[in-house]
Amino acid sequence: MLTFQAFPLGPLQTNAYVVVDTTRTRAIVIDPGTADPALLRKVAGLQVEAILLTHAHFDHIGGVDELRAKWSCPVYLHPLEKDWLTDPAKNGSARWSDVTAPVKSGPPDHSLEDGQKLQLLGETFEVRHTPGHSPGSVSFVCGDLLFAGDALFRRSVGRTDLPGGHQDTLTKSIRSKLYALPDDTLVLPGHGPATTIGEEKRENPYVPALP
Ligand SMILES: Nc1ccn([C@@H]2O[C@@H]3COP(=O)(O)O[C@H]3[C@H]2O)c(=O)n1
Repeated sequence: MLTFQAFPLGPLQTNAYVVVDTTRTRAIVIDPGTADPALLRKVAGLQVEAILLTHAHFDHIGGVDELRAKWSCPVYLHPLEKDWLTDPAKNGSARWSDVTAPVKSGPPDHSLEDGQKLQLLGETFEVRHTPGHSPGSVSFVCGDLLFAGDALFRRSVGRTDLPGGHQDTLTKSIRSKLYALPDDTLVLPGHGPATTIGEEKRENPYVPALP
C-alpha cells in the first residue's frame, strides 16, 4: 500500500505531500512549498521520482528547485501555468512581500493534461484539470486518494479572486471532476485537514452536490 504524509509548510501552512511506494524505496512530492528540513529528512534515502504541482502559486512551489536538484527528478505542471515558476509576478510572490520573498525557480519539465495517467511509484496517478482557483489547477487521483490542491478543502473551496480565478469554473470543476469520485475517496487538500468526497457533497457550504 502507498503511504503518505502531509507537511504543512510556509506562511500559509500549505500542505506538501510525500507519497511513498509499497517497497519504501521510492517517493513523489506534491506541492513542495518550501524545502523544509522535515520533508527532506522524510525523503532522504528514497528515490524521488517526480515533483507534481497542483498549481503554481508561490506557497506551493518554493521547494521545487532544491528538491529537483537533489534528486534529479522532473517537475510536472499544467501548461496554463508554465511561466509561473519563473515569474514572481505570476506566482503571486511579488504581490505578497509581507509574507514571502520573491519565489522563482526553473521552468517545469513536463506538462499535465486532463485525463493523463502518470505511472509513478508502481501506481497510476490520474490527472483531472480542476480550474477555478487558478487556470492550470489540477487534482491527482490515485486509488481512493485525491490530492485536490486548492480546489476543494474541508468545508470550503479555493479562493477565486486571484488572477485567472473564476468562481463558476471552480464550482463546475468540483461538481464534474471531484464529486464524480466515490464517496469514500479521501480528499487531501492544499491547506487544512483531510476530508472525504461524501462528506463534502453533504456538508460543503460553498459547493453543495446537485440533487
Ligand atoms: N496572506 C496571504 C498571502 C497570499 N495569499 C494568496 O492566496 C492564495 C490562496 O491559494 P494558494 O494557492 O495557497 O496561494 C495563496 C496566495 O497566492 C493569501 O491568501 N494570503
